Amino acid sequence: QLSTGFYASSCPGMPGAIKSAVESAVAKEPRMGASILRLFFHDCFVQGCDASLLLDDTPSLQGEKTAQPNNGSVRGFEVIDAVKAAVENLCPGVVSCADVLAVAARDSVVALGGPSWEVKVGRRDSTTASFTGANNNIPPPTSGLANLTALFAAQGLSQKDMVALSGSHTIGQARCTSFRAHIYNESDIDSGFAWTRQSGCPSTSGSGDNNLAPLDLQTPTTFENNYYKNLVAKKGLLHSDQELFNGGVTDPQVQSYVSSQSAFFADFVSGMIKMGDISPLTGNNVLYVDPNSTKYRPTSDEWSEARRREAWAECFWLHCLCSC
Ligand code: HEM
Ligand SMILES: [Ca+2]
Repeated sequence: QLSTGFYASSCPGMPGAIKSAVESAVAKEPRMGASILRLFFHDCFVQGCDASLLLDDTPSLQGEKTAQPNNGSVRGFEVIDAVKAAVENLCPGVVSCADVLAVAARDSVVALGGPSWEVKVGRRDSTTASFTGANNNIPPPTSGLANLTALFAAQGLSQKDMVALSGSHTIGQARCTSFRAHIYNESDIDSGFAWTRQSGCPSTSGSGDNNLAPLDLQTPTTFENNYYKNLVAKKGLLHSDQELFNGGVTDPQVQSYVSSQSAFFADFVSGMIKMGDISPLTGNNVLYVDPNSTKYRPTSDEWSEARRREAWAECFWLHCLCSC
């Protein structure tokens, strides 16, 4: 039901507005491109790509922001709000936050030198979130290959998609707490590289936990195939990264991306499109907007439904953009 032309008549300026807002955010801080891409991943793996990640905790709703994989780690919500504001300026009440995030993720990849693709849109925004889903569905950096593969399979994504999408770690940063055990206690790592990373990440848990290191030691603000070159050199920062090249069945796929960036880009794009298709809310599944109208007008029935959902709904409908 998602399609590339969903807003072609209701908001033809949407792609341009998102692109320029993302470009200016990434120009200001290149890491933001990585942070936005990750927001999309963490949204899609919990209830599908429905912007559930963007909802704040309220007295009646436990959101996803404080779940283990997100807490103190996901960032960029204010940029998503700024992008949404730019779109609202053009076409009030038309484009969902879930679609804003999907398009912004693509534009982030492009802004850092990666491939482009047509983003399918038409998603509705969720009115619920899942704290336990965020904890259970998003793989931790301690995952082995089997667990990574299983968690992607649970979302309808193949092992091949998992390896290609992990190439996202060619950009962005990780906290010491995410890679400490890998650089101190494990042997599937280049010793010089482990030594280098140890200098910014104290061995004692609780000290320097939030110190950052680049996921790709060479070019963390350029989207290319360097991530796979690092893996072959045993310079994956996370335990889960190195699992993709550690004598297992995914070694040949990693090798193939080292020799062909275009093969990586093609598989990455197809993985992103599949990830964007994870159980989308469409049609009347939730209250959001009539795609045929340029302005959202809740009917009285919709209002009473929204009222039952209490405080967050108040925020959602009346006060905020996406992240609230
Ligand atoms: C394969 C399983 C994956 C695991 C175990 C994993 C784990 C992680 C961890 C632990 C971090 C660092 C977080 C921190 O320390 O604050 C991270 C960062 C990141 N991840 Fe993943 N990830 C996976 C897949 C993906 C996928 C599929 C994408 C995108 C499609 C992605 C995009 C990113 C990006 C861009 C960053 C850097 C974010 C920033 O700098 O703000 N990851 N990931
Ligand atoms: Ca979601």
